Amino acid sequence: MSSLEEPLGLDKLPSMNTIDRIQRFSSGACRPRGDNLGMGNCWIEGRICSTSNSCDEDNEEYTAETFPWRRQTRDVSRVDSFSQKTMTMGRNSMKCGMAENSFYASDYQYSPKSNNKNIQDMAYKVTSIFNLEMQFMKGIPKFVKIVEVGPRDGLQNEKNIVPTNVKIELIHRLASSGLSVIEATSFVSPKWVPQLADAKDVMQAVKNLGGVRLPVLTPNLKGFEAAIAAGAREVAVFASASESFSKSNINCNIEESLARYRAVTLAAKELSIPVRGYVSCVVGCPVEGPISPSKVAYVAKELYDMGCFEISLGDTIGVGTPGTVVPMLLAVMDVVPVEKLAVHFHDTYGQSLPNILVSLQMGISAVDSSVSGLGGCPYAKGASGNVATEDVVYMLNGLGVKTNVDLGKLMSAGDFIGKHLSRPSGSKTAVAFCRVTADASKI
Ligand SMILES: CC(C)(COP(=O)([O-])OP(=O)([O-])OC[C@H]1O[C@@H](n2cnc3c(N)ncnc32)[C@H](O)[C@@H]1OP(=O)([O-])[O-])[C@@H](O)C(=O)NCCC(=O)NCCSC(=O)C[C@@](C)(O)CC(=O)[O-]
Repeated sequence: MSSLEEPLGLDKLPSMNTIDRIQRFSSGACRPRGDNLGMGNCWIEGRICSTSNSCDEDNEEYTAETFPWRRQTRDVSRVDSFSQKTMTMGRNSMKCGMAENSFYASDYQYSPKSNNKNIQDMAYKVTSIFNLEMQFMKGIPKFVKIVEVGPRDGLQNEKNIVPTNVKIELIHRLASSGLSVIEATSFVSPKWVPQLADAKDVMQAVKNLGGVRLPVLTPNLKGFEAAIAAGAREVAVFASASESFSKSNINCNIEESLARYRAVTLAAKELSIPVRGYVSCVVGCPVEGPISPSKVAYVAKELYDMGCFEISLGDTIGVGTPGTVVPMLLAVMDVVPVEKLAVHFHDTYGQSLPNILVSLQMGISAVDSSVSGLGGCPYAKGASGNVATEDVVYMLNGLGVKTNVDLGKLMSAGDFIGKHLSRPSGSKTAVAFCRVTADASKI
């Protein structure tokens, strides 16, 4: 057992509120069911379990023996253990509904020493907490597909040309972390995006990577044909909900772009190539300011109607908050089925995770993100990188949502590209894990 895994002294324990929050949002998925946790364990446990996505209900390899210190630190009162059981049930118990809750309530009632009034109050409180948790988790999917956009959206804005072999290695490392969709590059004009001028070489090198889909951006038929010739088997078209951004990004207005994309989707259909559709500036535009949800819904529906299998809604400049994202999503969900939607947030104001959370609560189960939070659009000045994939995976692990991504391997891919760019990670999770390791070495 490393020093990191040893039990904390009670004097070092964080406050109950802190524990409560950490329990509920950091490693709920990793906790073996039915185990009565002592305070302090969860904090340690979160660091151990959440590096892997194997902590799911179908893979209960974490037995009491795996965490022997639990037995030593468990010193909570019956009441605490009662409420903790309920608090830590997470998604697993959602399926059991109130039955599981009432099991605990009746379990408690049968204790001969209990006072009935207290029991009733306690049962009422627990039921209320349980109902709140039910409401909170309602709509959150069991599995989220992560679309890794680091090699494309992440790198396209880099001033210094990243060597082709580094891009290829990055894609390999991302794939080995379990990511099933990795946007590999763009077949756009090299005059517009010089960083991705090696699209053909990158695609040819990774096209046979097993078990992973590798979509590429194609702004027109020319790009589509080049992508197919290089071995792409999935493409993405990218329209905007803002006229000004459409003009600066792809040099045409929204209607012209939709006409181009109809030609691309038609050609793709003939070859049975799936096409993903992006709508950018879904909340705000660097030139026009706020964008109305109805404009976003219009472009999303056009892309959907022309045959895009999924529509990714991009907050290109990262100005959205749940307050603006929710009305936008409601407008789009009116015209495109929610299971066909994905969200794509840039983290300029640090709002990506709350935005993703509300999107999940609204039923969306596909999230775009970029390893290490790389990214930014060359035509959206001031916009920062995409939400970091590591942070998304960490949050989803905490919610008990499966992604099939191994956080440790993902962070090592982030480390790899960070070293090449001589830049610290933009992922708070990756930075925190590094710090924990550094602190641990001083213990
Ligand atoms: C769309 C164009 C090509 C129009 O660019 P244009 O200059 O209007 O096009 P053109 O048809 O007049 O052609 C000009 C030159 O480009 C060539 N060309 C034309 N098409 C291609 C092609 N596909 N591949 C390679 N070359 C191409 C064409 O052959 C010609 O070459 P020349 O004769 O001068 O030597 C250009 O504006 C462009 O490439 N734009 C892409 C810009 C870009 O990639 N932006 C970043 C995308 S990120 C984004 O949109 C947001 C997103 C998706 O990430 C979501 C979010 O964050 O919210």
